Amino acid sequence: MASPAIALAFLPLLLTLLIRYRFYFVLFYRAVLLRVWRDCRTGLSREERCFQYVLTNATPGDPESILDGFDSWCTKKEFISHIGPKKGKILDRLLSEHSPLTVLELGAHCGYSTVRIARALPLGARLFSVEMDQKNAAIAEKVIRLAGFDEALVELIVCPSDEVIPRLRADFDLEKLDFVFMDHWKKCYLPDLQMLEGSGLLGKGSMILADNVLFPGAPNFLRYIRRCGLYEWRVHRATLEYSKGIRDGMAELVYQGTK
Ligand SMILES: C[S@@+](CC[C@H](N)C(=O)[O-])C[C@H]1O[C@@H](n2cnc3c(N)ncnc32)[C@H](O)[C@@H]1O
Repeated sequence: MASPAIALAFLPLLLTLLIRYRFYFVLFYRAVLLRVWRDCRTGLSREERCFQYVLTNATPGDPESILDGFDSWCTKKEFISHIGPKKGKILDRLLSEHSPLTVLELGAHCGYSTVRIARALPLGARLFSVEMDQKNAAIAEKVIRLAGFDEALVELIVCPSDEVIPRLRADFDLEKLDFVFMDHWKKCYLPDLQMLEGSGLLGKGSMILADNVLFPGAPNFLRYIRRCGLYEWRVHRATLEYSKGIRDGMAELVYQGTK
């Protein structure tokens, strides 16, 4: 007799937790459960399913329609952690304000943000996009070329960031980075930022935009930029891509070095 009564006593607590964390439950369902189920059912990876959708719904050579295809799939079908349309607009605005000529992207995944950046760059600019996962990179390469960007504009480098950054000067002939977009594993943000500082590739006014600094979060990175005194910085508050109710933010840093 006691156990139903105890269960009933816990019901309000359970309901409160369900309501309070409903957005996280939805995210877990879309990003994990649905993905595993569809991986087994289709024999394709989530990225391949997304690419197929984009291929059938987008127009080759039209970056906007490719971005729309991705956004539509991630909103209606499954979750992929692209920067998404809302935070994407912040990225678009910063790119149009700064017109960077040399851009480094860390974490291309399927090429969504790569296309987003490439379409906003001025004539003569170059984008170096780094992706360490070979399967993701193969899809990103197809997406970038489908959007109509050639290798003179976008170079995809398939390698972990900590191996690429020290080689950027020698192997890619770079002298200064005007803009860096960080959207790879969050634990790499701080070591990669410090590696960039050490490389001498950041000059006065170089901008670094780091996604997801609040969710999943990059606390060490935020603590460092707050204390190091090398940057003017702010966090653009937003919600997590393709999701309501989960707070996230992008950190915008402007290097104050002397070069
Ligand atoms: C969140 S996704 C990037 C999403 C992409 N920026 C977009 O908005 O479309 C993160 C990607 O970073 C890649 N990645 C993680 N750590 C990396 C590293 N240290 N070097 C290179 N790529 C990395 C992962 O393989 C994954 O594809």
